[in-house]
Amino acid sequence: MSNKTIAFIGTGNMSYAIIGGMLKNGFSARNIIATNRNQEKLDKVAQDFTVQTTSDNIDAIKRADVIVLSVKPQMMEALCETFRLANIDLTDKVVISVAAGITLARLKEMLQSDAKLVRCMPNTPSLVGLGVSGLFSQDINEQEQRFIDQIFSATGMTVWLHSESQINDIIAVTGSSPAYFFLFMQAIEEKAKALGFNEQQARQLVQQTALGAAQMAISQPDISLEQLRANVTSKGGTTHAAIESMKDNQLPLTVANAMDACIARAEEMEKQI
Ligand SMILES: NC(=O)C1=CN([C@@H]2O[C@H](COP(=O)(O)OP(=O)(O)OC[C@H]3O[C@@H](n4cnc5c(N)ncnc54)[C@H](O)[C@@H]3O)[C@@H](O)[C@H]2O)C=CC1
Ligand SMILES: O=C(O)[C@@H]1CCC=N1
Repeated sequence: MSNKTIAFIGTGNMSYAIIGGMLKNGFSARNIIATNRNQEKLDKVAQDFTVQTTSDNIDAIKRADVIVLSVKPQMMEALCETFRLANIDLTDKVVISVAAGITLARLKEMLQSDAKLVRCMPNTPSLVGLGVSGLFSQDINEQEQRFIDQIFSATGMTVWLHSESQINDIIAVTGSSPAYFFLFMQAIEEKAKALGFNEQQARQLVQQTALGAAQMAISQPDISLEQLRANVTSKGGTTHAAIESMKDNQLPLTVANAMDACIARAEEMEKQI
């Protein structure tokens, strides 16, 4: 793995997950700097990983070859202003933003610099090496692309997108979607508890079934999801009754509408931030 230094600026949920994935998959803690202005959060990162930690963003950036900006979108402008005030030269650095709703053009404006910019849309399963990261850039060369791909491949699957607008689409498909799955699992868990399973059983039953279903889909790529579902569904049986109830309640449409809402919000944020 290269000796380049990677600085995560604003190490919250998302960067924590990326760092966790990187460390499990060949990156050296020595080459990673994590910052947070919140000391408690920084202490947790230092406790869980052996990466360098600091609350000094400017120092971290000066020492880094690759910078991952992972503050909330609404905080990005204020963060970039501190770089401008410190007169940081970003010319030879690659700056990756994982923020939803901030275009590369807007980020360039915020940074007022010729840094090479990349947009990345990761997801939190990166923590366990099962993430998906959508990536887009028009600034980087092949070698830089290979290195960035190595970073995010260490956390799971990477997909290089051919247009920036696809970042908003992939937010709906993979960036936000772990939350859809958690909501679905939570609904099953709640009902299992209502049926009398204790808390631990309910949690274990739902997570084992979700894992089993995902693993079946992965291990049988030639079988469509529809067929996998049909294989559980006996004619006139129990699953049929459950699936028909979900269809009557417009579950597929509900999901499609939710994904449209996700994309619309990303587009709205692009106008607001
Ligand atoms: N959480 C997720 O599943 C995903 C999040 N993202 C993007 O990742 C970014 C971060 O999201 P989360 O990690 O969920 O948020 P978070 O709130 O958990 O993490 C952001 C961290 O930045 C710190 N921070 C804020 N301003 C700072 C500053 N000036 N200097 C140093 N640290 C500062 C905060 O204390 C906080 O801990 C967002 O832009 C979001 O759009 C992208 C994909 C998935
Ligand atoms: O909810 C959000 O805005 C971020 C982006 C994708 C996942 N979390």
